[in-house]
Amino acid sequence: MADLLSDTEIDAALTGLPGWSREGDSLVRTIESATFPDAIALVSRVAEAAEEANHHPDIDIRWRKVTYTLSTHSAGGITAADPALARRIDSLAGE
Ligand SMILES: C[C@H](O)[C@H](O)[C@H]1CNC2=NC(N)=NC(=O)C2=N1
Repeated sequence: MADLLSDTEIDAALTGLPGWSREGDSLVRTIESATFPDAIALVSRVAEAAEEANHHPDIDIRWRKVTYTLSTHSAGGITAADPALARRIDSLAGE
């Protein structure tokens, strides 16, 4: 099982993830796209990356705003896989 990150490690990871915040045992970011199809296209790119990483976000889609919630379910919290996927999502979002 993957090792949980410490609070210090999570805070350090978040310094490089300006759009993300910690909510309990998850990292969370809401990304607003120009149009609904643009939002869904990003979700699709994230789905491919998640499948490739075998690490999958919870995704809440509300018109142009999509909230990605990252946590490692098998570990019961935040592991290195979570900030890694967050960075990947930021890249796919064009940042
Ligand atoms: C069997 C498969 O490898 C596991 O269920 C993977 C799939 N994707 C996952 N995604 C997330 N976010 N957490 C997990 O623990 C996880 N486990």
